[in-house]
Amino acid sequence: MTDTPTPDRPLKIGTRGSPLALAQAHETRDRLAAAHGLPGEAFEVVVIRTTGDRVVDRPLKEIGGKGLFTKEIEEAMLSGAIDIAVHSMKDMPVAQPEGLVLDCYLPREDPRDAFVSLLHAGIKALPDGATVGTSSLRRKAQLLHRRPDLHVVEFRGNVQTRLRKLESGVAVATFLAVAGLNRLGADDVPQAPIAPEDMLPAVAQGAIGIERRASDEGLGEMLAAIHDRATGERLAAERAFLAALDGSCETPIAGLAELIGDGRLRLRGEILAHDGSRCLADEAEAQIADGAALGTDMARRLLAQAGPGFFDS
Ligand SMILES: NCc1[nH]cc(CCC(=O)O)c1CC(=O)O
Repeated sequence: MTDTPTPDRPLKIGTRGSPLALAQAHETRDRLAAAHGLPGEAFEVVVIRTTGDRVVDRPLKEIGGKGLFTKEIEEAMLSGAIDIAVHSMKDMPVAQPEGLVLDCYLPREDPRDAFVSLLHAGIKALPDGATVGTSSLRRKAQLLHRRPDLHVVEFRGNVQTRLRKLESGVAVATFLAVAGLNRLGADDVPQAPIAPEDMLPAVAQGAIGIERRASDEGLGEMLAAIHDRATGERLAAERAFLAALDGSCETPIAGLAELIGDGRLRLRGEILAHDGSRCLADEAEAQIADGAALGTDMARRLLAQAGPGFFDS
């Protein structure tokens, strides 16, 4: 589709169906409509069910592999059933399938994790041996690194499901991205944002990306109008770091880049053993244009330090 979308021939925006995914799709629609002076009806939000949505009773790492939340959406784009797709960049593999490009990012939300508990104020306040719920290998390893006494149980499902699990006492605390809570307007959820120094977030946490077919140049121009350059610069460094680590969802990796003025960027990166017994961290700065190289170099340094078998324990 290269023509201007109209209510009769709307631009089809593909998304997962969770409340958070829908909020992100609606934000994308609203930004596109505003940037191009189009009515909201010139866009149609199309919900697509992914493997990750369908299988909710098993840990993500068991269902296996990359793109659990994206494969069906990308297929719909390649077949022409939808025109663009809105993704949480944190869930996106580092490379896109042939024929698709992902180079448009909305302004990034707060990248931090939040400590969420009905009973306790933060990680330090958790009683000895307490049970915490998370399905994130990164959060689990980071938590156990600081508090080896804690127990971690698998916690899948959307925000509402996880809060119900806290209420029923399956765990006394969990973690959620501040960005997701903000986008859902969930200010009633008891949450304490965690400083990146204490829990470095996932690569690309808080960022939304919009994917399209490479052949749709008109669409590329349309999306360029809502692209946030600073977010793109930060993610270039973070995703290069992830790519060089061969990061799949099966390895505990954290990374956060920040623009620090004077055309420079600072990247913090971290890799952990699954059981939290080891944590290797690094921090470095470069010109923004060299962000990707900064990420790649940092990954190589950390891997050399880690040695073989690091991720096995
Ligand atoms: N893996 C699920 C996922 N993907 C993106 C977000 C949050 C929003 C974001 O990071 O943009 C979440 C939930 C969470 O970690 O709390």
